[in-house]
Amino acid sequence: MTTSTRTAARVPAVLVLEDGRTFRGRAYGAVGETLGEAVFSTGMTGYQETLTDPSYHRQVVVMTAPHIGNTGVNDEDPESKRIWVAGYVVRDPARRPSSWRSVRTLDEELAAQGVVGISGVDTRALTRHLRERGAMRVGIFSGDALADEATLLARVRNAPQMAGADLAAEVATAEPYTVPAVGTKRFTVAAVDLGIKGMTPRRMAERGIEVHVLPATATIEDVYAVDPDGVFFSNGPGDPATADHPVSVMRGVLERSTPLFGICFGNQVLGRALGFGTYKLKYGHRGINQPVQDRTTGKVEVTAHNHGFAVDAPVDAPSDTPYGRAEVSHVCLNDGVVEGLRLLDRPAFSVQYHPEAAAGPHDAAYLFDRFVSLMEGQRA
Ligand SMILES: NC(=O)CC[C@H](N)C(=O)O
Repeated sequence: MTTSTRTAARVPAVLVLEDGRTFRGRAYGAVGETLGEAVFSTGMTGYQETLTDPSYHRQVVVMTAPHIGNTGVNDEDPESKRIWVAGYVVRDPARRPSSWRSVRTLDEELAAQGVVGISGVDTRALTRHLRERGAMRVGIFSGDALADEATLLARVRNAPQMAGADLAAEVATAEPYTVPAVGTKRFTVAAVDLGIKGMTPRRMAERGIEVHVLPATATIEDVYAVDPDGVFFSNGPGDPATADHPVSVMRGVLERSTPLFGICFGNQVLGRALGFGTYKLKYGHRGINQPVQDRTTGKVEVTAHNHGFAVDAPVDAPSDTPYGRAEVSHVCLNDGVVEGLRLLDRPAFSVQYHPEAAAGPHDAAYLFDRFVSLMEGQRA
């Protein structure tokens, strides 16, 4: 929906929320129009990893950190082949980036990829608004896309909602590919790509795992065709209530008791496979500074998050499910939201946050070792 890809720092732009609140600023990145769900991220660093996380597909991301673009853009940090955010909202973009790794400015990169953004916005006021009213649809308009407010508001109110959106297949790989193990190969994992971030197979490969990344449409036969020691379900965009196909594949994996690990969307798919519901959070968790407690060890970890939905499961006692007892293994210390699930009678677990840590703290890297332990246990 972009009308131009030239950078235009002095072009006026307007951000219109579906409840009618508007913010004026200047175009950042591409000039034109974009629509999506307005969400905010509290990450102080790692904007390249945020922009290229496929889970942000159809979301307009508001950065609470005021200075964005300071380290420019490099070719090493993206988590996928393109920017996935639908739009980008910043307060005070760097006029001159500074980093030995930088090869372009962020403004140029957004423009080259046709991503419409806005700068000069009071992102604290906007974030407080979203925190009080909840995530909602939004549009950013500049250049030829500018029109009277009633017209723009109607455009925003016609945009699709995130609740009910089935998006994994839009971002996942069309063809299977393999990420080789680093050093000696110890295990084979089938990774169902629902919007996988590049760092996830790398974290597995570092542990001697050969990762076969499969499209979101992979069947249970496709999964077992790679003769996996373990099966992984990735993060991804959209509403987990629509993920009927991955849920049925996961049930097939649980029936066979193959070691299973899920991240984010993968955690929601496990929740559904066990019979729990999922629901939309008021404004979600996004950023790299979210405190989570591992209830199996009592330890607190600071973690990277990007989720707008959550699993509805009882926290205080294990639940009986068709696959044996399941417990809530992790909770968010800010609001008590379920952040992890673990089966007590089968080798399966998942977390709602991002142990691959891109960008983000490495506190949760032990979860990849837990997955390896499950696979070792199955061989013993
Ligand atoms: N990062 C993810 O996997 C996000 C999962 C889901 N789309 C959510 O917003 O909750």
